[in-house]
Amino acid sequence: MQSNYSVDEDPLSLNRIRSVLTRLEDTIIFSLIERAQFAHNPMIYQKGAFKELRDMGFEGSWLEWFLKETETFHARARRYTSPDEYPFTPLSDLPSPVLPPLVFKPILYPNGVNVNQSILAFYTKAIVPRITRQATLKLATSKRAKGISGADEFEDDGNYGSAATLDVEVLQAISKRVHYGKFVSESKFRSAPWDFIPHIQKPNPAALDALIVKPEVEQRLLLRLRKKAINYARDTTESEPPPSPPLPNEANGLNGTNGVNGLNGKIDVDGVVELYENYIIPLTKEVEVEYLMHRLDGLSQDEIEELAKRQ
Ligand SMILES: C=C(O[C@@H]1C=C(C(=O)O)C=C[C@H]1O)C(=O)O
Repeated sequence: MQSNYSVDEDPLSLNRIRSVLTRLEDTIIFSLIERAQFAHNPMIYQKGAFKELRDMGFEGSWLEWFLKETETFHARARRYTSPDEYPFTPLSDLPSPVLPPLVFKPILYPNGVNVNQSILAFYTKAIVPRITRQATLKLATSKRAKGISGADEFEDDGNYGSAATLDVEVLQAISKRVHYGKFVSESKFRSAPWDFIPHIQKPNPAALDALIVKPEVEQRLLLRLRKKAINYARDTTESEPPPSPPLPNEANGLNGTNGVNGLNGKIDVDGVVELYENYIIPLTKEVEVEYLMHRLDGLSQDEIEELAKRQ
């Protein structure tokens, strides 16, 4: 995934940052559509489930192994040296790049905010079962037709490599999107440091959250996301135009469906909207607040007062 860090325009323009977040919606939706073609395959998320990995001395899950192997190669190719991409594998377990490091103009305040373990948890436990439900049920039906019954019917189509490859793509896109919250926070902080400084000096996360939250931006995003999911997942051969998404004041609101269980061709539209509403947006805001909580770390009182005076 191309870093957006080396940009010519102002990297802290809120409009530019929001356009990156908007573009990442497309990446995330298309990656979820691809993953949804395969069954749940729960075995690939269970630590120690593969003897072959244990025999190699790896005790994690198939997916964690995939992440480690993928990120090891990407680290050698000089990924994870810009402050807008964070590996799921601890940096200490990754090799140095084969190329000399790129020099980036420091934009974010030095910080250690990383929520990738939360992203991995909610993705594997809540998102994958939901978005693969159609493929999983279709698989069970076809297995029963071949006389397979009981536990062997369900959830596993054996496509462990394809499923994990697509999981890595989704996880990297969600991680980038959520951690972009740091750029949002730096942009908002620089535009009005005097609003934030008192709630950092006397830690008040709730007050910082109230300063960064923009409900109208979130509502617009969720409506746009629903339209995208409906349209991106449509089979272009369909003759009927896609149903328009429900407006916020309509009975079924943002969680309305556009067909049975909010399914639309290749993706669970409601599942995509709820991924953002219940996980991605809340976690992005947590990153924004956590980044701000440490924005003054290491600064003297004089430096802080100088910051507060900035117009
Ligand atoms: C990202 C921003 O900050 C917050 C988080 C948002 C999100 O995760 O989509 C949207 C609006 C704000 O509540 C922003 O202001 O654009």
